[in-house]
Amino acid sequence: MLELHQLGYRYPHADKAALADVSLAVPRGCVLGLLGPNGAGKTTLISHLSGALAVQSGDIRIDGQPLQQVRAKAPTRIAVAPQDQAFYPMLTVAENLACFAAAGGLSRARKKARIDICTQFAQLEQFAGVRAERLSGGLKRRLNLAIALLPEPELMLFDEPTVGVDPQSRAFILDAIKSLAQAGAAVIYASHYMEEIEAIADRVAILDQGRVLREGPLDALLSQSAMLLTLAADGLDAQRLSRFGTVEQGAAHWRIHLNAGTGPGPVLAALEAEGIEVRQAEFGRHDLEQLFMALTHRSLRD
Ligand SMILES: Nc1ncnc2c1ncn2[C@@H]1O[C@H](COP(=O)(O)OP(=O)(O)OP(=O)(O)O)[C@@H](O)[C@H]1O
Repeated sequence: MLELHQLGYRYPHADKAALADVSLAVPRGCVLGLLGPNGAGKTTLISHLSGALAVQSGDIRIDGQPLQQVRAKAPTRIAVAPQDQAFYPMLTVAENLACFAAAGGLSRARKKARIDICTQFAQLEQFAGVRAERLSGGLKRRLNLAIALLPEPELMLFDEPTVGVDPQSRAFILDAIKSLAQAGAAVIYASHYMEEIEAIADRVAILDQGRVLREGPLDALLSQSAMLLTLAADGLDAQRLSRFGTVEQGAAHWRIHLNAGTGPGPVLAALEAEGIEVRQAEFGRHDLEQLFMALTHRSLRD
């Protein structure tokens, strides 16, 4: 179990904190989707876990032990598959794996077994003799994944591992990561792609401007979120609608994030009584992107 308690971080000379009071728990067998727009603090958080940044305030523990102690005793319990390539471009796939397995201090017998398993896992068998620099974007990410998995880590961190990857490799990478958690690892998966988080995560943390805005199982987050009523009609305006909730104007429709306890019926009845003819109405709970927008008043892709 990984636990972060009130983690805070400010880069030197920065005027605001990159992380503030971040508390999260990730049990084994769980994928925590870390969702946030550019600059939210995802990489800063992952850099703490990978050991690239030292803790300034707060606490990080693995199975109750401080992270620094765990890293000092057994650095290979935690692995990071970064956004950028993390291998030697001039070496082949097989040479890279051999090189990283040796650097990780695996015994000779274990080394061979792990290289075979990780090559198969990332489906890189047919590329074993290919120089890494010649691989496609998707295959490079798969090599990153295979290297990260060599020491059989218990905590895996993925920082946007599918950026610039073709759809087939993207689906493969997501399935592979899910299966790691099913095999008992704790996984943190940072992304600003909502569809990926929905596909892969058991729990979701929405991070914005260094703070966790919501955290919990995806279904629970969505079921606690507000109801959204989308309306198309002539004669609508923000003032008329704002008594029902928070209002946004789209190109052809109005969206109302309804106040707690307000359903669509009273809104439609009130508008009808005021002589407004509603052409179209849609009603439902927020999806993850809408929840994010309601919380932050920003799009994930801003
Ligand atoms: N080396 C640095 N020095 C100063 N400020 C930094 C540094 N690295 C990041 N920041 C700032 O810290 C905040 C969090 O950045 P971070 O890179 O962790 O966000 P992110 O969610 O990973 O974004 P992205 O999706 O763009 O990678 C941002 O305001 C960013 O400008």
